[in-house]
Amino acid sequence: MAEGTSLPDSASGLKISGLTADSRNVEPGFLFAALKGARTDGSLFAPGAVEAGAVALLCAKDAEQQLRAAIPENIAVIAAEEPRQVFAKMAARFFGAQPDVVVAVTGTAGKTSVAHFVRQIFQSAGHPAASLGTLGTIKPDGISYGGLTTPDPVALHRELAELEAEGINHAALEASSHGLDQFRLDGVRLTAAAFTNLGRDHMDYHATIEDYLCAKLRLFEDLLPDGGTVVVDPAEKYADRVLDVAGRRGLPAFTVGETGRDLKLTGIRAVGAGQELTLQTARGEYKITLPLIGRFQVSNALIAAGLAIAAGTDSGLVLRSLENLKGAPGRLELAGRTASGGLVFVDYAHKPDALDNALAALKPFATGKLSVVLGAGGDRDPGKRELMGAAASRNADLVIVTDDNPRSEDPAVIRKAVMSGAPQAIEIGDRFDAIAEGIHRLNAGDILCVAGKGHETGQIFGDTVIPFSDHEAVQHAISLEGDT
Ligand SMILES: CC(=O)N[C@H]1[C@@H](OP(=O)(O)OP(=O)(O)OC[C@H]2O[C@@H](n3ccc(=O)[nH]c3=O)[C@H](O)[C@@H]2O)O[C@H](CO)[C@@H](O)[C@@H]1O[C@H](C)C(=O)N[C@@H](C)C(=O)N[C@H](CCC(=O)O)C(=O)O
Ligand SMILES: Nc1ncnc2c1ncn2[C@@H]1O[C@H](COP(=O)(O)OP(=O)(O)OP(=O)(O)O)[C@@H](O)[C@H]1O
Ligand SMILES: N[C@H](CCC[C@H](N)C(=O)O)C(=O)O
Ligand SMILES: [Mg+2]
Repeated sequence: MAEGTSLPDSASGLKISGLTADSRNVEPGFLFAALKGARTDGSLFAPGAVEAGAVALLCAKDAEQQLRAAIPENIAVIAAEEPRQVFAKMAARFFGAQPDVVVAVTGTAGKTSVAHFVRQIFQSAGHPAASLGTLGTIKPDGISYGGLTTPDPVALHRELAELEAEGINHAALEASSHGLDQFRLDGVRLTAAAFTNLGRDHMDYHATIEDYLCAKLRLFEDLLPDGGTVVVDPAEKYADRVLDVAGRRGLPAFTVGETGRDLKLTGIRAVGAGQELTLQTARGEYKITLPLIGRFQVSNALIAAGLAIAAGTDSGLVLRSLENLKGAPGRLELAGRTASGGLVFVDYAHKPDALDNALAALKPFATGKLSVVLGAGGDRDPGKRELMGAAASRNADLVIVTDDNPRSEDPAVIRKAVMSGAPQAIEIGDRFDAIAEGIHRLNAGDILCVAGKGHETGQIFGDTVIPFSDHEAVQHAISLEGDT
């Protein structure tokens, strides 16, 4: 068994027909993991799980006594210091098979893009491949949407086993900080792991930036096995912390970017809607035309190339495949052109840094004005709202503040917080009306960026998801312009 997948002695010899951390999914013969969560404590559901047929329970050491008292004596109880980690390792053992090559990427921004690129690179090198993350699972025959960026361990390990059974021998995973912190990826056998960057995000979940960084560092400290390669751009803030881990553990590092050693970027030149990159490699100099705009897509493409090379794909094939990369849906994606000659892009920027980067990427293409429609999510870090407004007003000539998944919050309160960073902004709560107004104001050479929702297909109010797609809204608003 691979390093990092050992289980407590009490778990050996246990025969179970399935496992779950949700009592509502228990079937006869299952192991139920009674985990303390953010909202409730799984132990409360242990008696119900036993009634539904659970034959074994996993719990935290400090919950063991109370749990044993609440259930019949014949039920096996495994108590662990880190029950979530043990649960993930059990899921890995239970489902068993995984694609031969699995790589993972963490970072505040760029995970989806990198995973999307790595999948395309593997495919074009002839390896059937999948990516798993915010967009769901994407494989050669289609896409299935999962809900979380990093699925829970049971869903993840089931999926990996299914991929292997389908002959998909290469996979790229997005490792979210929640996923790492909650041990969702433990037990995945990784060949290489990458770090993109670290900016402000999820400060509602992580107490400090250091805490957030430490969650990300788990990928390199705990999950990447000995011999696994660390891929990083040393010029990124906090990359030194990732490289420290690699150094301490004696892991090989593959470095990219301007100060990188393995894929050294020595030039970028804008060519149409693409960028010509000059790269120095162990095999000499390459000139590659990346068919994507935005400096950050260069970073993402180099990290993706690094992961694929570190995973054993021929570097010549990898670098040539960069010329055919397609951006992930909703990441700086051209969503429409108006009759007046304006361009509309949809981008998933929902964090201050991402807005800065997305707008900076579009600016050179706007011979006229640059405008942006944005909101901020409800039930998410309120501290980022004003900063997002400020990033928008710093970069754009016109800012329209609207709603983006208010969830349980009052949308007007969220908009007000965003407006506090962008006092000159126009406020239009209804997202379609906001997009239509942005489009209406476009003249020749202008660019509108519709930010925050990217690939999403719904607007969340309370517990209700109302179908909404920025792409469709853009197309519809453009068609209405034609009618006037
Ligand atoms: C805050 C958070 O991350 N929560 C995740 C966590 O839930 P939890 O354990 O805290 O749940 P809880 O509701 O307190 O319940 C505790 C336990 O009781 C169990 N329970 C509960 C009710 C019941 O009737 N029976 C029962 O057994 C639950 O299954 C759970 O095991 O573990 C669950 C299983 O892995 C996750 O589904 C859940 O994600 C929630 C839904 C979520 O919204 N997560 C988001 C914030 C998230 O993880 N996002 C990241 C990052 C995205 C990004 O990078 O931007 C992602 O990877 O998607
Ligand atoms: N390397 C990067 N550096 C800075 N910003 C980036 C980078 N890559 C992408 N972005 C910005 O972040 C947005 C989200 O990108 P992407 O979906 O690839 O990241 P992610 O890490 O998967 O995000 P999430 O955690 O929300 O799923 C993009 O639409 C773009 O605005
Ligand atoms: N994974 C991110 C996505 C945010 C997307 C944005 N549209 C929002 O709802 O805030 C989150 O759940 O925080
Ligand atoms: Mg993502």
